[in-house]
Amino acid sequence: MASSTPDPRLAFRIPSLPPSFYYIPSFISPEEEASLLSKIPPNRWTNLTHRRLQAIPSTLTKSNTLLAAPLPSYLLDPIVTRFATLGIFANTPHKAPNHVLINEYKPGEGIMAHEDGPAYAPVVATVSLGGAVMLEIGNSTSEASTVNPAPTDTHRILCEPRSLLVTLAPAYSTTMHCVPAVTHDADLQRATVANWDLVGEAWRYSAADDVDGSGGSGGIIERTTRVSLTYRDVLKVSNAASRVLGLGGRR
Ligand SMILES: O=C(O)CCC(=O)C(=O)O
Ligand SMILES: [Fe+2]
Repeated sequence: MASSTPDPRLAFRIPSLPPSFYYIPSFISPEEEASLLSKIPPNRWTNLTHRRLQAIPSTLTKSNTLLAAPLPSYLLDPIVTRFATLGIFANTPHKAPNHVLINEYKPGEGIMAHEDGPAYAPVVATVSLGGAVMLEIGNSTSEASTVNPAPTDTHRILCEPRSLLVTLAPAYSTTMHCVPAVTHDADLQRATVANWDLVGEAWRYSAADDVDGSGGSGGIIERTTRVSLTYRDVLKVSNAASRVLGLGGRR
């Protein structure tokens, strides 16, 4: 089974993390980013305490079932087309994402530590738009990390605008993740950012003496509004809605 052709995704693996996290900077262009942001419907947000969100095509049912409906074209091209080229969802049941969660975080907002759970195949692909944030990950099964996170169990991933972060099994089910609800992320440097060597524009965030004295923000992200697109493959899909509409659901 061994192949002499290296998996191209390995070039993007975050080496200091447990398998399997991949970070790809500049996954989309600034023009594609602006176009995506302009197409997110302004009237479909659900407001939560520390962020707002849209579930596309819809929220899952209580039994974690997705009512079959296509993703809108603005969420398919170019992103899902590129996922296919990279084979990101090649091994999931539907071979493609069928669900996108759009989260918007203003400065001071975030998402509490959580696992993505059993509704989805263990592949998460998140495209960041707008501002940068630090995503924190920690072990999910250890009581120490869920109840009282130990700093040694926590890693930070810098998510730049236009980047893609992919989480695959086994990390999917062994780690929790959160975006801290802060106005600034601090202390960005190679030693504290797991994907530092994969970051496209690390100089933006460096302490000045880390980048030959020019351009760095002093190791700080000053948060601006960030929108993330989280693509997943929901395992259970019901075609009941299309049957009701006489559109010939197949099962
Ligand atoms: O905004 C992010 O990068 C994380 C979103 C997330 O964890 C989720 O939608 O489950
Ligand atoms: Fe999540």
